[in-house]
Amino acid sequence: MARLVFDLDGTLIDSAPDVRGIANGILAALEARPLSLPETRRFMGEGVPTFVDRMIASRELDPCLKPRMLTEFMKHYDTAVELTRVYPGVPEILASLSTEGHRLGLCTNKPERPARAVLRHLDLDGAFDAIVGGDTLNRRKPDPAPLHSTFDRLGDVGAQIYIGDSETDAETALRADVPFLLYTNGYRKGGGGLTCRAAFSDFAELPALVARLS
Ligand SMILES: O=C(O)COP(=O)(O)O
Ligand SMILES: [Mg+2]
Repeated sequence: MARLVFDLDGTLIDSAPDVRGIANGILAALEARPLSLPETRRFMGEGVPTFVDRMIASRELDPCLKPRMLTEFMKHYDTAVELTRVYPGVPEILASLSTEGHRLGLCTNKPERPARAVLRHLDLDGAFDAIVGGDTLNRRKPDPAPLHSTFDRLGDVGAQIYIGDSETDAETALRADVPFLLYTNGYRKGGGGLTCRAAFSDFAELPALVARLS
């Protein structure tokens, strides 16, 4: 039995098309060039404030626009769920890991409300015993505090394993001193150069990796 904590965007789901829709609504109102999908995926991983910083830098916008852009972003984030998809095998594997007795948690830099909204939309809201979002604490990944807090909320039992897709996740795990499993079909394709205990490209491989570590 282990405590398994998952990242969300680029690990369990691809929400970039919905995030891109929000961003491009904001950019259109500012008469700025829209984001492509690969650009959107590249900008994601460190939460909304950093995403907006990257929008501003890449489109050479006035940094004073940031508070307005953040407000606008958050206004749409809870309902931007229609284009989001789960990665293949995710619902089945989460259900079977849970049936095996593992405790499942979610530690994402997506703010908690939109994270819960998209999980509800995908019928995955019951899959987790604990959910920590980018604004649940006053610190975000790669700060290890949100990951520690997610494990704490799962109770003080079993080995700890963190599963994610990005350099932010790898660094968070390193700083939290928790074994990291890297999903290589998320937003950092291949995941070259990232420190991890093991990497997997298909969720069907995850139960065996978990069994090895727990
Ligand atoms: O919202 C983001 O920027 C990333 O979220 P994640 O931590 O689930 O990858
Ligand atoms: Mg991610």
